[in-house]
Amino acid sequence: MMELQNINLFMNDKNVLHSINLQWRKGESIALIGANGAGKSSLLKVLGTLVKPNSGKLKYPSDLSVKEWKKLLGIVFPETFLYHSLTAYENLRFYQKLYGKINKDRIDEVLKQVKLFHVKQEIVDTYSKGMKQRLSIARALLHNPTYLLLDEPFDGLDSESKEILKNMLLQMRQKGTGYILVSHDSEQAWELCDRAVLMHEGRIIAEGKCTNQGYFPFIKRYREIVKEKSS
Ligand SMILES: Nc1ncnc2c1ncn2[C@@H]1O[C@H](COP(=O)(O)OP(=O)(O)OP(=O)(O)O)[C@@H](O)[C@H]1O
Repeated sequence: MMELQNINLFMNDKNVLHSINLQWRKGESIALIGANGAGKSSLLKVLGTLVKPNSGKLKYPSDLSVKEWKKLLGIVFPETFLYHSLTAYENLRFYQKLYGKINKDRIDEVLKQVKLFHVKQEIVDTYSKGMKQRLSIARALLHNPTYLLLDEPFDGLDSESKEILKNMLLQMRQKGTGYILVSHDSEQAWELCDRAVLMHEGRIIAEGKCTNQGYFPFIKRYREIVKEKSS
C-alpha cells in the first residue's frame, strides 16, 4: 500500500495541498474529483515524486525506496512526453532504451493494446489528439507498472479513443493494476473506479466507495462546490 501522511505542499508561497492523508492499496482504482485548482494534479505530482512536499511523509509499498517506487509507477500527464517528429515505434523504443533494454515484442504488445499497431511506423505529428494520448498511455505502460497515475486522460479525446481508453482501464482493473484517475467526467470516473476522493482547495473533503447509491450524494457535494466557486 502507498500512503501519504499529512502532506503539505507550497508552490510559489501558495499552499496547494493541506494535510493530505491518503492510502492507495495495491490494485485499487481511485477517482480524484474536484473543481479547477482543487489540487488534483499537484497531488498526482507528489505521488509521482515529480514534486517534493514541504512536509509530511510518503510511505512506499513494502518500504520500497523512491527509485523502486518509480519502477512500479506509470504516469500519464496531459503533456504527452512524446517526440512528434518520430514514429510511434521510435518513441517507445527511445523510452524503453532510457529505462532498460529494448524489447520489441513488448513495444508491439502495448501498441496493440492502445490500437496503434497498424500505424506504428507513422510520424506522431500526423496522429489525431486521441491517438497521441493513446501513445502516451502506451509509453506509460511499457514497463508494466503496478500503479498508474492518469491526469485527465479523456480530455479532448474523440469517442473512439475514449472507448479504447475506457476498455483498457477496465482490463487493467481486472488484472489488478491500480490507478488514480483525475477526470472532469465524474460519472465515467465513478464507473471506472473502486473509490472516489473529493478535493476542494487543497484538501480532501470527502471519500466514498463508487457504488450506485453513493454516486448522487457525492456528486451533489461536488456540484455545490463548483457552483460556490463560480458564483
Ligand atoms: N507551479 C505553480 N506555482 C504556483 N501555483 C501553482 C503551481 N502549480 C499549481 N499551482 C496552483 O495550485 C493550485 C492547485 O493546482 P492543481 O493544478 O493541482 O489543481 P487541479 O485540481 O489539478 O486543477 P485543474 O483541474 O485546473 O488542473 C491552483 O490554485 C494552481 O494555480
